[in-house]
Amino acid sequence: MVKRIIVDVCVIGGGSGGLSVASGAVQMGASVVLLEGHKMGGDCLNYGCVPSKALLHAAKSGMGWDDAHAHVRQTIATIEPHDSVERFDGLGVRVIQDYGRFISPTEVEVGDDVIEARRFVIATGSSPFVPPIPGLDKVPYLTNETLFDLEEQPKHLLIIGGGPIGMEMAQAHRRLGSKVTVIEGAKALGKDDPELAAQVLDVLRGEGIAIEEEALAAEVRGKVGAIEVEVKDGRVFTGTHLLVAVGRKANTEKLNLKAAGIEPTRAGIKVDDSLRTTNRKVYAIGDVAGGLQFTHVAGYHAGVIIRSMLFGLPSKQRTDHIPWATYTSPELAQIGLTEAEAREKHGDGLEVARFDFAGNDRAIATQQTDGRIKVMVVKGRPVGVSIVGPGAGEMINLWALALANNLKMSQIAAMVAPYPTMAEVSKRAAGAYFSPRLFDNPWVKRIVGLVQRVLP
Ligand SMILES: Cc1cc2nc3c(=O)[nH]c(=O)nc-3n(C[C@H](O)[C@H](O)[C@H](O)COP(=O)(O)OP(=O)(O)OC[C@H]3O[C@@H](n4cnc5c(N)ncnc54)[C@H](O)[C@@H]3O)c2cc1C
Ligand SMILES: NC(=O)c1ccc[n+]([C@@H]2O[C@H](COP(=O)([O-])OP(=O)(O)OC[C@H]3O[C@@H](n4cnc5c(N)ncnc54)[C@H](O)[C@@H]3O)[C@@H](O)[C@H]2O)c1
Repeated sequence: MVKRIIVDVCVIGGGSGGLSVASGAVQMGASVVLLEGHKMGGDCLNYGCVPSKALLHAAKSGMGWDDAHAHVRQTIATIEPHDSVERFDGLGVRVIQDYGRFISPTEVEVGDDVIEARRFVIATGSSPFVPPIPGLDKVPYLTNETLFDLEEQPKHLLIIGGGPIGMEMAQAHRRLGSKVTVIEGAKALGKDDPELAAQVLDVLRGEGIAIEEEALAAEVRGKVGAIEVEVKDGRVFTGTHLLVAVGRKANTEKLNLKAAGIEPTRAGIKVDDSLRTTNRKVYAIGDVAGGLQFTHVAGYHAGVIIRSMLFGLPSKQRTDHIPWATYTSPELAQIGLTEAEAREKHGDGLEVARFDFAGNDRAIATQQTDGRIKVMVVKGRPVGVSIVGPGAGEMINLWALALANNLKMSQIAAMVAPYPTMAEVSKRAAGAYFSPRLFDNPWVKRIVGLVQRVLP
């Protein structure tokens, strides 16, 4: 018999975005049902951020293959309870472990139940995009969903795609002892500042990773243990295993969006600035919303919609203050505009303040001088920051605060940073912005001269 469940909020998908909405909404007094068809915690915990960062750490620490994979499993197991059905039950969320599909603009079917909710949230995430490369369907290949369960160590891992997944996994596997070839159709780490990305790529090449750029995979052949990838210009790369990491595909196929009047796009689901879909009672957040695809973005989206969903207040997303980092060694971090984007948008109004880690005393003392920060400044305010070097992903946090709150460079310069810390480079970049204004300015010299003459 069909059971009808009537709630304030129905969240579809128990990953980074869905769990944040569900826990926030229930703790603020809404009745919440959460549907998760596969693993609680979604991609980030099970196949994404968590295993990839654990594997990178294990590889950097010199662990062997088996220990590294044990560390990955242990890391997931330690974090898992936080995302578990038990925890959410305890918070008062009704968790249903099955896939949901719309049957009307206001109803979702899950198993034998029908859920009627005042608001629905689609947080169904994304899956690895597998491109229609001839031959790919006939060879065994890995994606982020199978890579971390690989029992045997690849002798030679071929990776199609030089984005963050490709480059992080290239370094992890190289450091674990595999040969690695990255086959990238355009430029590796192409969403980042090319000057800073080049430093990462140099280091990775120095560690023995072959990074083939302008190499669009056109055909795949072979069998287990002997796989060939031929690229558009005829070059052929051979390895024992193949990882496909060429971007993501939104998880919408199970949702029956049409029944709810929800319009899809090529990248996912069509949303407005308040993350509402074409059905005003339904929001879409995280990877499925088709914008930047990061866990912290899914979490940010959750906050944006809770405001409008629970309090009826206007609430819009921004994208100009979203940071990201790639956790290779060295790390690469970005927020706001890159230099090229800022130049295109602001022309001569742009000033770029730089500082090299080589000028930082802690970096010298700890032999970590290969790094630099670039701050794109317009009218005294940062509009973008790029950092490469050890800890870049941590250092971008300060600039995330600055860009979120439209702070001025003078406020960064006014900060007193403990000496000697690597993160002083941010303050020094602000200093580099002001020093020509102070030290090369004849007016400053004239005023100081005058004041010195009259001071008692
Ligand atoms: C290898 C890798 C490394 C990454 N590293 C990072 C990183 O370091 N930092 C970072 O910020 N981001 C990283 N990401 C991206 C990050 O994992 C995603 O942006 C994030 O998980 C998106 O969260 P989400 O809630 O939108 O989707 P997900 O976390 O994928 O959750 C969606 C959930 O919905 C469920 N679902 C789907 N359809 C239905 C349905 N019809 N009914 C019920 N349930 C359904 C799925 O089973 C899934 O559990 C990485 C991704 C990968 C692949
Ligand atoms: N550190 C992090 O925050 C982190 C880490 C991993 C993944 N992620 C998230 O996951 C998303 C997906 O990552 P990704 O690396 O799969 O995707 P991506 O879109 O960032 O990079 C894919 C790369 O594959 C290349 N490519 C596409 N088709 C190709 C072909 N036929 N032959 C050769 N190269 C081809 C593209 O030019 C591109 O450089 C990222 O955009 C990011 O949002 C984040």
